[in-house]
Amino acid sequence: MRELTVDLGERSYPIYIGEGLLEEASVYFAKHGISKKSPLMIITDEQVAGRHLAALEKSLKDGGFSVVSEVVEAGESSKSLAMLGMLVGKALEAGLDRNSAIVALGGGVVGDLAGFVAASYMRGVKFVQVPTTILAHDSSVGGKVAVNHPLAKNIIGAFHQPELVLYDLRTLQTLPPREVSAGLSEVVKHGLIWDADFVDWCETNAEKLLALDPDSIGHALYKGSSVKAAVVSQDERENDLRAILNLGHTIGHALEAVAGYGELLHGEAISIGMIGSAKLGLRYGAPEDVYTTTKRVLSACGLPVRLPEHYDVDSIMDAMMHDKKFKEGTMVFVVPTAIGKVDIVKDVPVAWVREIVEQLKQEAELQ
Ligand SMILES: NC(=O)c1ccc[n+]([C@@H]2O[C@H](COP(=O)([O-])OP(=O)(O)OC[C@H]3O[C@@H](n4cnc5c(N)ncnc54)[C@H](O)[C@@H]3O)[C@@H](O)[C@H]2O)c1
Ligand SMILES: O=C(O)C(=O)C[C@@H](O)[C@H](O)[C@H](O)COP(=O)(O)O
Ligand SMILES: [Zn+2]
Repeated sequence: MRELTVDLGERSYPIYIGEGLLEEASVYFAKHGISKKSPLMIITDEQVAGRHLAALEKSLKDGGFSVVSEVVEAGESSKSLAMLGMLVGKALEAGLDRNSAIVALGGGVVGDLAGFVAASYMRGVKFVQVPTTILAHDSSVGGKVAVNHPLAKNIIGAFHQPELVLYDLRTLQTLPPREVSAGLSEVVKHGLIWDADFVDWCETNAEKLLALDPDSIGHALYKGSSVKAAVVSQDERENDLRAILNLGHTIGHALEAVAGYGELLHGEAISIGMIGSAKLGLRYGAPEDVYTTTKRVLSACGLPVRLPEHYDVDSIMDAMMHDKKFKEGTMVFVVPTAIGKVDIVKDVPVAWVREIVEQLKQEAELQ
């Protein structure tokens, strides 16, 4: 078992990464102050429920917790205000009180949604993250919780940190291959912003990662979570450093919004976005390998590195103007300066961004 800490003073919390942790959940919940006197609500999705909900419910009920579970539709469309309202209704009906906890069992969609329920129900109750996707090594850490608006991704949300993150690696064995690749996108991102050796390791071990080799996946998630925990511990509310976690997201979020959420998975959109950021890096004078290495490692992980032909450049540019990174009339981009290093550039010329989005699309047309 591996353990990390997100260091936020009195609100610090642990990330437990290991095999078979669902079966021991009640021990960890009790250790971290989750009440047995008030009901807790597990929020999960229909894909995860059939595979992993029973194990979590059994452990908690056997350990004396009072548990209700709510199952939402799988996929990005569940990150909506309508779903938030529905879940608040269910929490009230089930008698959740201010000492209750909300538990997210699933990937980033469930984590972001359940976290926002926890942040807003009765102005905030305790929250536990039980991630079940590779991507969720990112989403379960750091307390960004949100739902989407048709015009912009994650635009209605809060910062609400969990009490603990309980990451049972066995749950990952049931992931479909496309979700494995999508999750590796954020793993690679953590290397690209922080640790060149880890990027190299990801490329060398890509096949093992895609095959869900337990040791390789355990190492990758530990390294990725360590970067995330280190960044969040230094800048919880994204006043400066934390913005580096947004590498690839300026373009990526726009692609997700334009596609109506769901056509491209988050990790896939971010992969294309990171290629765009690498191209931007070249414009700012980064060495050529920033682009070639980024493209090689993402391709090795089975991720898209071009923009599908049917995407409309004007719509993507419009969507970028609604992003949280569009501030005071300028575009903010995380720009690589070397592999493992990035800068935050606050006034990127819109014309450059447009040219890069056009190039990403032309490359697909030339395929
Ligand atoms: N809050 C953050 O810091 C943060 C960070 C990164 C991403 N995100 C958000 O996370 C979301 C993407 O997360 P995701 O990629 O985990 O998506 P997801 O939650 O939609 O999960 C992906 C798919 O895999 C299924 N699934 C989940 N676990 C499974 C398992 N163990 N076995 C079989 N199927 C399983 C789900 O039902 C879903 O269909 C996006 O909304 C993104 O914006 C948030
Ligand atoms: O935790 C962060 O900070 C991140 O930027 C992580 C991202 O991978 C994640 O997609 C996050 O939800 C994006 O946040 P947003 O503030 O740009 O919506
Ligand atoms: Zn992301």
